[in-house]
Amino acid sequence: MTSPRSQVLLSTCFVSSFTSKVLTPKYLSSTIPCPSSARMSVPAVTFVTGNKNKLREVSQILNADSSQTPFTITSQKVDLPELQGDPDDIVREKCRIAVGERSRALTLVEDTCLCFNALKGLPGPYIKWFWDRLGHDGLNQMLAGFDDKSAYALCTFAYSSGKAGTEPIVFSGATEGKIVPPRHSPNGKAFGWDPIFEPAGFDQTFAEMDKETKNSISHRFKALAKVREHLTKEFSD
Ligand SMILES: O=c1nc[nH]c2c1ncn2[C@H]1C[C@H](O)[C@@H](COP(=O)(O)OP(=O)(O)OP(=O)(O)O)O1
Ligand SMILES: [Mg+2]
Repeated sequence: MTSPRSQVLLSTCFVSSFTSKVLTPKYLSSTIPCPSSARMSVPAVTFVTGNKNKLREVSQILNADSSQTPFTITSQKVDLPELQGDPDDIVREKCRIAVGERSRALTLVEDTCLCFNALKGLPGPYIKWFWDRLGHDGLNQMLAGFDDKSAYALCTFAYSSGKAGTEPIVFSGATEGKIVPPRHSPNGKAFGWDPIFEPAGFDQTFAEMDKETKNSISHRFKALAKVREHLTKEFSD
């Protein structure tokens, strides 16, 4: 039986980043079952995001290995700004803001970059706007004048215990690959720029591979492994 102290209860906070209005907190459905003993005995770490696909992947990654710590996922709508600068600074500031919104609760946030080597790392943290405005074809065209189509996906989490005077702790994971003309599996809607990112060593884009494969090699998976290790230690001490 798993010791309650080694269990971490993770809830997620659903943030609308598409409006400037702060939305009324609203808990959505709990998607991952968790033993009731764990619910009562462990602190809740709230993952704050406005992106349903991130939320789904985080949930799938954390629950993929049943021998690992059990997690419960719930969601809540709040609002957070899009920030600019260095990825670590962005995610730290995002975390400080989220902690403020959450009345100093245990808080986890994430920021994702897509970095083109030919463009010295850009669009990087600005990929959201580039993808939104230019789409998959426009992102490909940005590299039309370069032989180097290599890129990397970077995921950076920041975690805060919410205690006054503490700084968020940052965990990063990157997956190398290249930018290709869009290809996705016929089933369902692809997540963001997945159709144009082909990870190194694979002949499929993120959007063509099954979710288990993406979730075992992705930038998010690598960063989340570090988050999980940290939280497991923090709550078992
Ligand atoms: O694995 C991914 N595969 C494909 N696309 C992805 C992935 N992960 C994030 N994305 C997209 C979402 C957003 O267009 C941009 C990151 O922006 P980013 O600010 O981190 O995300 P967001 O604003 O959607 O959610 P959040 O509220 O957590 O900030 O890249
Ligand atoms: Mg964002």
